[in-house]
Formats: sequence, structure tokens, C-alpha cells
Amino acid sequence: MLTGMARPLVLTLGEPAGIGPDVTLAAWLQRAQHDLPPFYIRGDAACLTRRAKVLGLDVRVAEVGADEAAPAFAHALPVVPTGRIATAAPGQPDESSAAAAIASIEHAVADVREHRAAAVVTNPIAKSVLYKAGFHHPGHTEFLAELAKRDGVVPQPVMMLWCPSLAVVPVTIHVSLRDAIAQLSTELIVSTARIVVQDLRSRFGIAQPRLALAGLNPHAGEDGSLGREDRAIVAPAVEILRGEGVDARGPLPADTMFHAAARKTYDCALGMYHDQALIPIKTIAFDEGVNVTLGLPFVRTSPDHGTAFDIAGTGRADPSSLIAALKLAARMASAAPT
Ligand SMILES: NC(=O)C1=CN([C@@H]2O[C@H](COP(=O)(O)OP(=O)(O)OC[C@H]3O[C@@H](n4cnc5c(N)ncnc54)[C@H](O)[C@@H]3O)[C@@H](O)[C@H]2O)C=CC1
Ligand SMILES: NCC(=O)COP(=O)(O)O
Repeated sequence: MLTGMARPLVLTLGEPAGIGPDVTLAAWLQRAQHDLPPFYIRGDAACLTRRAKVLGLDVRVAEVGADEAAPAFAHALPVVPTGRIATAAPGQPDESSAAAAIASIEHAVADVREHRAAAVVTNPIAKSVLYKAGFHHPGHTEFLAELAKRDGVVPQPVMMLWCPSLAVVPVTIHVSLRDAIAQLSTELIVSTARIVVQDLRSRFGIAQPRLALAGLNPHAGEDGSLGREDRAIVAPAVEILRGEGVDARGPLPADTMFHAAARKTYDCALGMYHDQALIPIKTIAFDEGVNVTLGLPFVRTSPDHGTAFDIAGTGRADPSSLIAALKLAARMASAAPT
């Protein structure tokens, strides 16, 4: 059995009609320039070969076994088949998309859990395409937690988006704004923050992580006059965390906690809902942001962008975020080998 980063990374296919194949091919071509760790795709080699042809890229795609992937990486883009073919043309998901994308994620997780791969890096999926095919998980984050289940217990997955100058976590994830407010509780904030602290210590080497918690309402509720949740839900969570020795502050007004000077005062900002946390990082670092799932028994990273159907197969997809995701996965896997 290979250990730590002696193992390659496993990269999922993602939505075959999206830009996953484009950025994967581009990242492999730039492997030496960026000193990328060896990786292989779990998917359909023919899909990658077709996309290389559409893009006019000179990439040899090699179908291999997982144990042959690392040595093959220097000369070819290694693909370990899942048995599911992906026929979708760029920008046009078809009935093969969902099965191929789901099988790829399942096989990738099995590879990392069975020590054939060091970490999972996922290419973007189109959630609506998967939902139409009966997929009932809101996104990768929740599906990966289900796949990480042990003895019937599903770990709490925490979504973090990371770039060198900012890390953000949405406490509620893929739910409507109405449901996010209904779901928000002191317990959920505390359990999320505990996972953030634990993984920032073990995977990022931050001994005493500094957390900044956003309020839910404008001006963090303005002393209760603009909403009661900040006093009733967020403030007690901060008190509990501080009682446990966590360096936590809040509730802070969300509109003034992301400017450059403010960002230097914490290691991770917790937003109370998806867009509150993700808009700041996607605005300042769309090209290098990485989506990381904390709380899992293995490392998972992903580019911060989606399937970008509008540019799939055109050669306009920027691979920077995938490259950052591959590098961060290698760094995290080396920090605490799984
Ligand atoms: N981790 C994942 O699986 C994610 C999946 N998605 C899914 O992606 C689908 C599309 O979502 P959108 O909100 O449209 O976001 P998107 O990120 O796919 O696209 C937003 C805009 O950014 C551009 N863009 C995205 N990535 C780019 C790249 N690498 N290079 C150059 N331009 C790029 C697109 O062309 C588009 O104009 C949805 O179904 C969503 O669920 C979205 C985010 C993450
Ligand atoms: N906006 C981030 C996003 O949708 C990614 O979700 P996931 O598929 O990584 O859970």
C-alpha cells in the first residue's frame, strides 16, 4: 500500500458536458509549469479524448489501473474507468451525464478510502441535471458525507472556500434563504465552528484559529431592532465557543467584515448562509478559490466555479482554480495522511 502523497490524487469527471474535461486537460498540460502532484481521472477515457480533439489539444489519454496511474502521469493523462460512458457534447448534458458523474464520485471516494488515492478532487457537477435523474443530495458536500458514513453515522460536512487571503464557511449550505433562516441554530453554528477549528489545526497547521462570525441581519441586528437572530442565536454560539477556548468573535456586521484590513484579523469567516460567505471570496479570488469539504475522514477539494456550460469546449475555460484545488489537496493530504 502506498502512503500519504506517494499516492496520486483522484479527480472526478464532473458533469461531462461542462468545463471539467477542459480544465482537466489544461491542468495536465501545465503539470510541469505548476509542479502538480500526479493525478488520475475516474471516468470515461473516450470522453476526455473527444474533448481534447474538440479543443485541438495534443493530449494522450491512457486508460490504466489505479496502481499504474502515478507512473503514467508523466506521459499521459491517466483515466481509471468506472464502467460508465459519458456521451454528452460540450454544453449539452444528456442522459449519460448523471450516471457518469455520480459513478465517478463513488469510485473516487472508494479509491481514497481504500488507500489507492491520497485525496479526492472533484470537477463541477450541474446539480439540476443530477436532480432530474433522481439524485437527492443537494451537492457534492452532502453526498460525500453520505459516502463517508461509518456504522450508520453520517459525519457533518462543512463547506469551506479557501484562497491564500481568505477562508469562508457557510453555516447553512445548499438551502433556500427561507430554509437557511429556519435551520440556523446555536447548536449548528457551534458544531460547524468546532469542525472548522479542528481541521484548520490538523490540515492547515493553524494552532489557534481565529474565527469571525457574521450576523444574520443587517448591522448584525442593530441591537435587536433589525432582527432578533443575532442576539438569540449567533451571540450565544460565540459565547459557547469562547468558553471552550476558541478565539471567536461576533456577531459582526457582514457588510464590513470582508474589506482588506478586516480580513487580516481572522483565519476563517463563518457566514450564516451560502451567498453571505461565498460572494466575498468569489469576488476577490474567482480564479484561485478552492472549495474544501471539512469534517470528512478524507481530503476533498474542488475548483470554486461551476460547470460553465456557456464556454465548455471553446478553449476559454481557465484551469487556475482546478490547479489551486490540486495543489491544496496535496498539501492537506501531506499534512495529515489519510
Ligand atoms: N462544485 C460544484 O460542483 C459546483 C457546481 N456548480 C454548478 O454549476 C452550474 C452552473 O453554475 P453557475 O452559477 O452558472 O456558475 P459557473 O461557475 O458555472 O459560471 C459562472 C460564470 O463564470 C464563468 N466561468 C466559470 N468557471 C470559469 C472558468 N474556469 N474559466 C472561465 N470562466 C469561467 C462561466 O462561463 C459563467 O459565465 C450549476 O448547476 C451549479 O449547481 C456551481 C458551483 C460549484
Ligand atoms: N457554491 C458552491 C457549490 O455549489 C459547490 O457545492 P458542492 O457540490 O461542492 O457541494
